[in-house]
Amino acid sequence: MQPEKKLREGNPVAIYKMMKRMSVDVRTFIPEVEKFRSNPIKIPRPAITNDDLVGTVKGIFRISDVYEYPLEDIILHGKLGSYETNTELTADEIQVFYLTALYGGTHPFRMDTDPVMIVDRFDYPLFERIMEKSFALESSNNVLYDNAHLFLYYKRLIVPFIQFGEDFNVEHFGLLLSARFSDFAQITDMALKVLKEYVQEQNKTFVNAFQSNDIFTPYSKRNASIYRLACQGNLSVPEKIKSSLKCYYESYRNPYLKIGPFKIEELYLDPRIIKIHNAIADSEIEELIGYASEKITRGTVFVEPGKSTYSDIRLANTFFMDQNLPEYQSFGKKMYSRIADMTNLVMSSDETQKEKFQSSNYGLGGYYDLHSDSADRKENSIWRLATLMFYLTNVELGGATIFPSLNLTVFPDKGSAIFWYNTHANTLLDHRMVHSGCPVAIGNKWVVNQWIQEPAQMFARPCVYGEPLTDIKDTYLGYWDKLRHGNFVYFTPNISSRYALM
Ligand SMILES: O=C(O)CCC(=O)C(=O)O
Ligand SMILES: [Fe+2]
Repeated sequence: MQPEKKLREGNPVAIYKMMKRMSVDVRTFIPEVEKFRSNPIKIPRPAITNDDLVGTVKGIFRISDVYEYPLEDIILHGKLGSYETNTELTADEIQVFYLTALYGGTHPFRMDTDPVMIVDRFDYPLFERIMEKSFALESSNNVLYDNAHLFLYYKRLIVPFIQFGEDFNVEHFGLLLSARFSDFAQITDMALKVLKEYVQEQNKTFVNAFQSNDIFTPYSKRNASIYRLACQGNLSVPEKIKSSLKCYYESYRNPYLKIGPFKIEELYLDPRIIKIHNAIADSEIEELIGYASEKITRGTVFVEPGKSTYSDIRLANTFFMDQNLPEYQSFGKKMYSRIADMTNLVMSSDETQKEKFQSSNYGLGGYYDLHSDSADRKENSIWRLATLMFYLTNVELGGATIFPSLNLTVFPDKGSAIFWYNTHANTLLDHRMVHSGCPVAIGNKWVVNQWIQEPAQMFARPCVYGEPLTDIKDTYLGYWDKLRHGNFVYFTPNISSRYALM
């Protein structure tokens, strides 16, 4: 048996507790305080929004789903697999968790939704056990059940059932509660009546989970079990490939690198993916995170040329570092020349051919769903020939980068970088390189991406010409052994010939 590990930072249960305190509790508390103030100025509300709270709760659902840690273990016992967080939720926190999930678009009772939708794990018997625990905690805290308190309790627990017109549940949980607190049978009855009126009057609309299926995208939906296995590190590269992978020193005939060659570890051969050890120093990491932390904002995904959007497929904060700005110039220059050495590719000075350094930071449940870094051949589209990605942190639990079509899982290793090509040698998108940053379960993850554009590589990496690879988009899983080779003719690309294959 694995020894139980203690959590140091990035504990999702503790984060949820803090989020709840900073949103629900503080907002309830401020108006109470304001009543007693003589001056009429409003106390500023905290910056934590309902969205933050919903995001935290959804993040915990996502962790539970992807790593297959029972939600009950997480929220009732503070356990994530073999990790013991020692941070149980209180009765009040459990209730708010459940309601946030529900109102945030995650219906905790439905068993008949899409089987992949994670809410099916939050089921009836679980809810009953959560209530039991919730009550046990309340009683052991010697909370006095006055009428107002009981009313609050009922309001929180039963409103959703009334709202969804689930009379059976209203009766069922009403009975359960009054059996436990028989003294309060009368008040229970009264509270229920008042509540029904309250709900009807308010005529509120809550998010319906059936229309809010935004936790998983079609990509990972289709391959949910593979996605989970890959994120858990339970897929492995075929033995045949693994046995021919090597580690070596690389200096690319560069005299400077003879003194300090790169330490390369092969992760995959065809397509080639390498890991470069000691790619960035701790002091540089600190500097980079320092720059990014000041400016970081929610990351977007590419929709079409010139258009990006927020999406639940990418839950991370990002920062593009413009090395033309004086404050980043010296750092940018140093990194650019190292990246050129590492990849043997040209880091163009042409504005239209170079990309800014992109830092991404993932918190609780943060992830980036399956995607390609480049796009299919389209005019004005992005031409990200290759990706170099630095890991700036280790992650306590979760947060791997996965390439499910290659059975490859790469766990973050602070200071290292991984490198791969996004396109075939003929410049068509290589669908085998679809990858994802798995949800962070415990900890905080930072990566930096440098995408390297194709047009600048005319002499560094002449492309090879061949038949377009057809119809591989939707069958990328296990595709690597079906790839067609052959008929390749070398040519030096220019812009017009690039469209010859369309
Ligand atoms: O965070 C990761 O592991 C992957 C990030 C990524 O794929 C991206 O930013 O394009
Ligand atoms: Fe990516």
